[in-house]
Amino acid sequence: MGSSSVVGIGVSPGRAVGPAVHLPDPVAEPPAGRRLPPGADRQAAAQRIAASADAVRDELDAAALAAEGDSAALLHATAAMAADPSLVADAQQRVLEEHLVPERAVWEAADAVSAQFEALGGHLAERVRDVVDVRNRLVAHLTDQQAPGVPVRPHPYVLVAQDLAPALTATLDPQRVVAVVTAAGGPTSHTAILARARGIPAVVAAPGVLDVAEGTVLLVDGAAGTVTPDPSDDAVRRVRALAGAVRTFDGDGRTADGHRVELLANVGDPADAQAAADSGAQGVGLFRTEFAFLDRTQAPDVDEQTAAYGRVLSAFTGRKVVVRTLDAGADKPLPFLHAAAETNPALGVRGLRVAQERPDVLEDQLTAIARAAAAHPGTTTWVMAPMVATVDETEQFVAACARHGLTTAGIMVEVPSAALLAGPMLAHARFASIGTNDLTQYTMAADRLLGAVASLSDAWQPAVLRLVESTALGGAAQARPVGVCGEAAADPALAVVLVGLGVTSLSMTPRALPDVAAVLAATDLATCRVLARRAADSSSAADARAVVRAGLPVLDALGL
Ligand SMILES: C=C(OP(=O)(O)O)C(=O)O
Ligand SMILES: [Mg+2]
Repeated sequence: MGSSSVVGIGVSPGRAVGPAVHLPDPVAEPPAGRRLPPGADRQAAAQRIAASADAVRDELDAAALAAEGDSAALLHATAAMAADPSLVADAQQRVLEEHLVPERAVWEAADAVSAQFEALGGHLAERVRDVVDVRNRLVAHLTDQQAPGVPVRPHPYVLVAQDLAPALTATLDPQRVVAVVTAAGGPTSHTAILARARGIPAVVAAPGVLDVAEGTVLLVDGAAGTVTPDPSDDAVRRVRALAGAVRTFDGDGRTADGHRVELLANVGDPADAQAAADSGAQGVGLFRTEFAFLDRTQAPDVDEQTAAYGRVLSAFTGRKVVVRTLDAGADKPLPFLHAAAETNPALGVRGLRVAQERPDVLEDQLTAIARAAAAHPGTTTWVMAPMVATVDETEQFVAACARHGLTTAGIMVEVPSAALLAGPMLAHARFASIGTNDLTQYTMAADRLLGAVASLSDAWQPAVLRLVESTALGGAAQARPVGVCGEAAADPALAVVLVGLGVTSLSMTPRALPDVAAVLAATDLATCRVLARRAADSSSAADARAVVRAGLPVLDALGL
């Protein structure tokens, strides 16, 4: 038997088994001016550069053959760069003439190529990243280090890392990386959201995993947050058996006794709307409109916004789309909206608050949403505002929507004040949607992006559950629907709790729909309520999770 289990926070459900492969450390720059010892064979040293370039090219070409689509094309392009004779010749010259050690010569030659590409600008400037990648791979090869980046292996494996940049997570191939375990990271970090969107089971905030030896077989449970080294044959067989079963969602969310729960999709990029519609989602519970505004120096004009929103509405003809107005600020800064730097951006001018300073931005957006809605009368268009904190803000937003003919206007409940005042707010707003990512951040006073406070940033925290309950009670008192569109809705066990607390719809990454639907379909409403009570009455997030999981044997049966 190997070492004992490692416990972290499960952020992307599912179970997988594979050998541990550690993400290599980044390649360090070889010291400037490091030269070959006097009398060393410079020709042989220069020859090693050519041999390393061939090896790196072959390794990348082999990886490209095993990959698909965009990843394959990217790897082939990097392989071509590694074989570039001018880079090799320049580095060799630096060995022969300046007596540099091969790794330093490669570093300097690659920097010279990067500088040229940058100066030429445009398309070539974009290739600087490839040059840096090739440089690092060559230096790693020449100094007998592991190649940087996501390791290439002939078999699927569990990726273990201190932390993972979102850009790297976005490139992970679920066929090759069967699970991810990181020592740092928070449950609502973008890495966690991307892992969930890619369907890769993931556990974060598990520092003990760094001590696991390379190659140790790990069973990762991305819902329970556990990592078991050297699992029993029986446990491995069960995981493998479940991996073959593909679940789908039939578009009708309900509990075992027929209580309806709308199961909706979260959409960001309008280009993803059709896939979300094809997943069976009963509508879009959260359309994050920020996408149209990111990386811009100016807000897009009304026509451009109308077209972007229309694309999502047209994919959901016959269904509902909840469009969220711009949520700029804090973790989603937009330079043209935020002139002054803030000491605490998460507590600053973000979400609906921006409308106080820039009413024109909200006006344009409501104009575009109203036009898109009018052009797609077959879709039911609802609008909601992020970061609403007071009854006055609610009234003002609802009135602004009404002026544009948008009659179904709602609020996001992301600030504890809104959860506590949901009743009075829902006397004005037609619906509420709980953003558990921010509600958790503000309830627990824990930055959602900070790994160090990850155990606080957990929607299973009983305080968060009690605020969900308060919101649902406020909704019931006004006969208004209350949904959840934060990441909590995608956790099948937590989904049961949310329904038991009185939530009427759940919106999530489309990939999570089949699992959430299957667990709800196996659980009656009375059980949801009993488990919800136990969770909300627990004294810690870990206890809440454990007591609910213990009451849901279906999770085990489905491998969740
Ligand atoms: C859904 C939410 O909004 P976002 O993640 O975009 O802040 C949330 O806060 O839970
Ligand atoms: Mg939010």
